[in-house]
Amino acid sequence: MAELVFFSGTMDCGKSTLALQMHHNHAARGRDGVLFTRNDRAGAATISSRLGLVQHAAEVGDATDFWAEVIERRTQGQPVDYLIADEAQFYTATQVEQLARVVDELEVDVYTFGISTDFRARLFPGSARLVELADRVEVLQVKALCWCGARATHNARTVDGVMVVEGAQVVVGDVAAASGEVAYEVLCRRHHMRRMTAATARAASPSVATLSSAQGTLGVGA
Ligand SMILES: Nc1ncnc2c1ncn2[C@@H]1O[C@H](COP(=O)(O)OP(=O)(O)O)[C@@H](O)[C@H]1O
Ligand SMILES: Cc1cn([C@H]2C[C@H](O)[C@@H](COP(=O)(O)O)O2)c(=O)[nH]c1=O
Repeated sequence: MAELVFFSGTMDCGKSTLALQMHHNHAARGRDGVLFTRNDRAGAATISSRLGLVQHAAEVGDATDFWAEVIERRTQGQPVDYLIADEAQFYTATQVEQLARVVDELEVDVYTFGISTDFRARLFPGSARLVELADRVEVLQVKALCWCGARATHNARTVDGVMVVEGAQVVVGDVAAASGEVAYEVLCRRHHMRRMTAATARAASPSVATLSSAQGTLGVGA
């Protein structure tokens, strides 16, 4: 039976890498898939992994109708066994419902990948609908780490190096942006709620320059 799976985690935890690996493994066994993405950091119509993999994908826009996308391909004689849907947090709730219908009525496996919550720790509309509708929500095995060493579960946004909690929900960016830009940092919940980034922690306690010194000075979960 086909399934709708939501692979979720913080930024920089390996979602796009896994998306491309899954595509590779399914394609290697003769299955036909279609790749989708929306607002990838590397540019339109691209799925990019920080490990260096880059692959062309169909760019999702507000007008994209996943049901129509699959029907059209099949009508043209192109088999569609599965969809890979990256940056799924940016999809609309209606698009996620289309994906669920593609699974249930067309027997197409749909593997979606995305962050659940934004920089304010609020669900994105696409992620909320995926949590509600997916057959399974899978948390990635590789842990992204907070500066304190605990598992990172939340995404912080910084502007000019300072953590912010107001602004547009969607600002495409990276965890390694240059200073002066909008950037992101993954944190554990405790430090997200305290608005304590690596830079803030270093300023408060200059000896906390590294993860091991953080563990020694403050203790994990300080
Ligand atoms: N130079 C590197 N060497 C080894 N692994 C790396 C390197 N750079 C990034 N990674 C791995 O890639 C992961 C990010 O993968 P990516 O697919 O881009 O994440 P996501 O799509 O979740 O933002 C990191 O968590 C890390 O495990
Ligand atoms: C937290 C947060 C993130 N984004 C953007 C930043 C990146 O472009 C993507 C996440 O990409 P990744 O492959 O998971 O690293 O989402 C945003 O627009 N708003 C946010 O609050």
